[in-house]
Amino acid sequence: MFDKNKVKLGIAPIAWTNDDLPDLGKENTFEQCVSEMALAGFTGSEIGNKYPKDPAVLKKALDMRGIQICNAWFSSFLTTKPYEETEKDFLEHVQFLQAMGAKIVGVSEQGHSIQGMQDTPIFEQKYVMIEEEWRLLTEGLNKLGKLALEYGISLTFHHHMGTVVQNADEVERLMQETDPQYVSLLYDTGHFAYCNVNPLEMVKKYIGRIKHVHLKDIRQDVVDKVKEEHLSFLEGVRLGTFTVPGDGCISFDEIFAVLKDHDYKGYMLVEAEQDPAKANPLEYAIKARTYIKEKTGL
Ligand SMILES: O=C1C[C@@H](O)[C@H](O)[C@@H](O)C1=O
Ligand SMILES: [Co+2]
Repeated sequence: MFDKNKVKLGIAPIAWTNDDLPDLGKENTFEQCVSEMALAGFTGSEIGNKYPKDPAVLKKALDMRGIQICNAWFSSFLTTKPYEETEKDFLEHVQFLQAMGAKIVGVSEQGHSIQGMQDTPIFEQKYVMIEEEWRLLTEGLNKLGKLALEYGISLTFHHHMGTVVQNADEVERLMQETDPQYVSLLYDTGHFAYCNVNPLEMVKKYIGRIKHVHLKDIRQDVVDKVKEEHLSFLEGVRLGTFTVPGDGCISFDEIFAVLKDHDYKGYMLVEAEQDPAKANPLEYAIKARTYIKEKTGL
């Protein structure tokens, strides 16, 4: 059994209001989103585009519902912009997270990323870094991670489809060339499965570096369609690439077993962006919560 004092469950607002495709869920309010998270039985959340920017206002709304911010996505541009520009934005971001009581920041390198490009085929046009870019990325992450620790926050790196760190070899190199003191892994089951990397192998390999987990499932038939029809990441999201754990093709039993056996501490956060008009967010949140309880006892 997982220890309930060490492992907490969260859910991302992206199922209610999608930051990457703002028309998805534009009718859903912040209040509805956080109330439904609580109603479904989650106690953690990340940040969405409709969340109040003022930490005091946000905290009051979340406290009333028993919800805590556990992480927020940060886009770094270490490979394409001067380090100082990323550092300035990062500092503001970690200060906000500190004010919210979060302990994790999730960084994704967006230099050269195609994840947000509406018409760029996700399986064909991913950028591959040259040596100098690897140096800029890994050195920059070590510096940002050291800085985050001054605010009591651990930097976790989010591997992601369409970014410079997507495939297994890229994650491996990033882990090898960053300092474990300063850089950990944000393990996202869905993004590994999407690029045909076995999420079970990855959790076994990196369990010592994982400090945040995104529980994301994929619909294999949609991923196949994205590949065959040369679609973009966002076109895939609209078609239903992602869903909640237990509703797609990833087998979570052994993944949960590895996390439990290695005494994982931190959040496991359901993150399943899909069209809320087709997949009711509360219904899917309850579905996810029920599945996690059944599989983990949490
Ligand atoms: O962590 C994430 C944040 C989203 O904005 C992103 O596109 C999604 O797929 C993800 O894994
Ligand atoms: Co994720």
